[in-house]
Amino acid sequence: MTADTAPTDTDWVATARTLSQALPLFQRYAGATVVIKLGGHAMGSDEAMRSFARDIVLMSHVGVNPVIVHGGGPMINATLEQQGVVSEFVDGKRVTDAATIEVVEMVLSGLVGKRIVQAINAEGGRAIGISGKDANLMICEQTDPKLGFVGTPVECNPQFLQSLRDTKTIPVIAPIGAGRNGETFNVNGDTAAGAIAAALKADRLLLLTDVAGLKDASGDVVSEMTPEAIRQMTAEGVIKGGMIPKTQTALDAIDGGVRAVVILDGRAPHACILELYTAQGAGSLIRTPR
Ligand SMILES: Nc1ncnc2c1ncn2[C@@H]1O[C@H](COP(=O)(O)OP(=O)(O)O)[C@@H](O)[C@H]1O
Ligand SMILES: CC(=O)N[C@@H](CCC(=O)OP(=O)(O)O)C(=O)O
Repeated sequence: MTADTAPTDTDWVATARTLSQALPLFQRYAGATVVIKLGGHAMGSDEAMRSFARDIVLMSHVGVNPVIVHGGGPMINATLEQQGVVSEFVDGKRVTDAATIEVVEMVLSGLVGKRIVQAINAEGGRAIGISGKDANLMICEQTDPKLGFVGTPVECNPQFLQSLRDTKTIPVIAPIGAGRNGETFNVNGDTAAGAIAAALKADRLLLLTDVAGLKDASGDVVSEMTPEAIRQMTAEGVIKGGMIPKTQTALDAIDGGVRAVVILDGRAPHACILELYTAQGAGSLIRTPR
């Protein structure tokens, strides 16, 4: 480093301050299991994917156990549209007939999952793409006959994820479930992430979406809230649309033993790292008051 480029005292002070804030947070999450749901809308550009991949690799290097569950709704839509099919959604779930489930599995387990795996591996990580079918990770029952092959997870077997953890291999999980009679089920990505996080009793579930967090009636992002506040905001109609299944997932995950859930903007650079390793976090944290 030349004298011209040497940091000034002020830079050092700022760096030291940032590090001193981050160090206890690095310690807090050492050994923690963090389930990250990457939604289709949060994947966007190659740059956003690279930033996400770097965060995941950094987390795994500092002792976090990241488990990724992904969506890919927009990518499924694009492939179905190429075939002249337009999906119908009921309460945020895609009505999935026998032809559609084949496309859903192909797009999620193939295109989307492998894109994430490749992005993480390109940044120096070691990721592996699987779905809820692998090692019976997520067994499902039909949610409602009107929705066709849409599944609700009824049994999760995450034990084999431990052997991936032992070899520092990062699982990238497509939300496809196996039925007990050989069916393939399409599971909402948030629902799948919540079920897997609860089965792992994860320390954090990060739901990456396309808004900065949960907004109150004035449109301001609320940085921390309780399950009770969520129920009230839903009853008042402040939480609506696609945010309803997301917050329901958060409440179910907390009931199932996840310590806290964060809803945050996955398109923002380094959203996961900012959430875990800065004092202010990066989205809306939901947890039961202690
Ligand atoms: N109170 C709220 N706070 C934030 N976003 C909300 C709220 N109520 C509804 N939304 C909507 O929920 C959307 C996120 O849900 P969705 O589009 O299904 O996400 P994803 O595709 O990432 O799963 C936001 O883009 C926003 O339009
Ligand atoms: C049952 C159901 O609706 N499954 C979703 C699965 C993908 C998903 O959840 O993708 P995002 O997270 O990008 O929305 C679907 O078919 O679109």
